[in-house]
Amino acid sequence: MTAALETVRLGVTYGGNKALDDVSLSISEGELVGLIGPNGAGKTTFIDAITGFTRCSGNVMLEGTDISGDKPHVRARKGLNRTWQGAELYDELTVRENLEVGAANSQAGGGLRKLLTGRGPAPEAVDRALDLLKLRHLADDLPEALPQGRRKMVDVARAFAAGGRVLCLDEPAAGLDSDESLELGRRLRSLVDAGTSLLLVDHDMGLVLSVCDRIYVLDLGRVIAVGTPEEIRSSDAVVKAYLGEEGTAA
Ligand SMILES: Nc1ncnc2c1ncn2[C@@H]1O[C@H](COP(=O)(O)OP(=O)(O)OP(=O)(O)O)[C@@H](O)[C@H]1O
Repeated sequence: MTAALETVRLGVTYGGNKALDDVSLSISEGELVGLIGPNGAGKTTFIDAITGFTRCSGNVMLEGTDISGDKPHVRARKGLNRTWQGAELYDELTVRENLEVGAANSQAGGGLRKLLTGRGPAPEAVDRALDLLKLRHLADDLPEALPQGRRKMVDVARAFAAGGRVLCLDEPAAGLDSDESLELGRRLRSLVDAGTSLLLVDHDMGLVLSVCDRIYVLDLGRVIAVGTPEEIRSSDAVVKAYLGEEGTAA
């Protein structure tokens, strides 16, 4: 079966430093894949590379099509979307309007269409995102009035509303308490059940180990382990990579 997303020997070099070295990773349709590793392992660089925000060697395949040469907005329109570490919401806009911006940005001529017709993106995409992330009752609120857990949910919903096939989330659980993180995990699972394939980068090991189908572990730009959460938990290479930095694997 064709993978939803596949990278073939991806490499990124920053001024002589190999931030990614021959990283081959695949995400099946409807799979939730985690990408973890110590600080500086290359996780954000990987998302930057596949979404076109940093130059890389190797290939990026989206549902069997090579998108390696495409600009970021073209990749987004083809169905590969992302969130950003520490991303800000538009605090002057309501939750619904934040999602409408996400949905419009993914459509060719989305902004122009709104300008010419006064109509935004298809409301179904926005409504679906509001429902799956359980934000419908907050649609008319301003994000600044929301607790951090809800703000993160709005950020994920904004990327989901873009309607992509593959969504990459860069540390969506940062700043969340354990209850908020658990709730986020449940919502991510409902996005996958709705047909989206997810790549989850996060330092919250509890979240990653409990919600992911498979996990890749990066260290110093290289994949050092791949497997189910159980396999990753008991991997000596993973424990060693984390011990070297933090003194604990979870
Ligand atoms: N724009 C850049 N220019 C130069 N070096 C960079 C750049 N971005 C990242 N790096 C370097 O690439 C390596 C990988 O960084 P990256 O941010 O991808 O790691 P990470 O696993 O996401 O880390 P963290 O968990 O701390 O966010 C690091 O050595 C980092 O210093």
